[in-house]
Amino acid sequence: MGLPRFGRPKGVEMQGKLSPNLFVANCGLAVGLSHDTIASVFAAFGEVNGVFAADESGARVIVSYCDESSARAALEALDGHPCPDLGGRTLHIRYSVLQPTAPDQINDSVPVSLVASDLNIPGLYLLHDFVSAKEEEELLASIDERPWKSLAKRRVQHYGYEFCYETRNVNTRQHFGELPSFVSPILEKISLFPNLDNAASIVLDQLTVNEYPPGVGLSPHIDTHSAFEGFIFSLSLAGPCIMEFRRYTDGDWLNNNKKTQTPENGSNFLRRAIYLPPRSMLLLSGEARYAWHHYIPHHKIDLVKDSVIRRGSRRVSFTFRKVRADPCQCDFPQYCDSQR
Ligand SMILES: O=C(O)CCC(=O)C(=O)O
Ligand SMILES: [Fe+2]
Repeated sequence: MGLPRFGRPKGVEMQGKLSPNLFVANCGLAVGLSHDTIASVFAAFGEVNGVFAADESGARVIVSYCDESSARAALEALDGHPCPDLGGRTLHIRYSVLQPTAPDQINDSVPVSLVASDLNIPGLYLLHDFVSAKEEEELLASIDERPWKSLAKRRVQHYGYEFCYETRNVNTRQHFGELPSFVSPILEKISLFPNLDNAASIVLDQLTVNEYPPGVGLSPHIDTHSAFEGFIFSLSLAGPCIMEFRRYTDGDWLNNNKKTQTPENGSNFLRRAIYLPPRSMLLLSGEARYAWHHYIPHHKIDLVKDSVIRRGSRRVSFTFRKVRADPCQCDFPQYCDSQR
């Protein structure tokens, strides 16, 4: 979603200055208020040019008036008071400043597809409704009665082998045993996965369960080639998200996992994005697995085909992989740590 070029006012910066633009906190799509509703309330004080998301929180907006006197009247009337027409929410309003466009705000959105074939990334597949609502409930209940490990922003569970986030690899000498029986029906369905001639022969032996709170995503990365084989299956449960794919033109395995979350390099990568609804199964194989970074933007809301989709109270993913025994011999040496 493109952000407007209005900033949050900083202290003295705005002292004594008026502006036709207001920065309004505690207001926006993530708290159930559409931009049309907000515009209609603020229109009581003058002609509104537009209402924009102030940032990716979904809870802060910029209300832009045609003139400064309208902004002043709205600020004086609405700041710090519960607003009955906006669900009784207390708004926190400041003047906003227009900022020069930062290079990383240019083209910060990418259209989100609903089907994998639209992305044109070889080896990428998405199956909707891979599990039923009942199976989803049972899987969530099973992991909720097992211990979580807390990372900085999300929680994880590892089965089969521990995944080490420092090295982005697995310790193959430390095997925890078989994958738990509650995922057996999923492994059974994976063995019947369409588009894969040899799906039945893939023995997946590592499972990472990720639990993301709303607004938490995952930095762009390629799963380490030397750690895992060529098929990565990821089941989405509980809440939706979007996943962005980036093919960097300066592929370099050393830097594969050091890409920043904003496209500050602008034009040096291709971008595609797909919507992952709950109960869908994503398969990364071939080029999609070996050459494209995958990334979950840190958004509370996503824009999917002109609809605003709010991330649920949590998203849980089950990522199934096979730990690699021999060096990777993929066709993408520029992204491959085994071939350097
Ligand atoms: O949450 C997901 O769907 C993806 C997880 C992932 O990419 C990973 O664990 O490497
Ligand atoms: Fe990954």
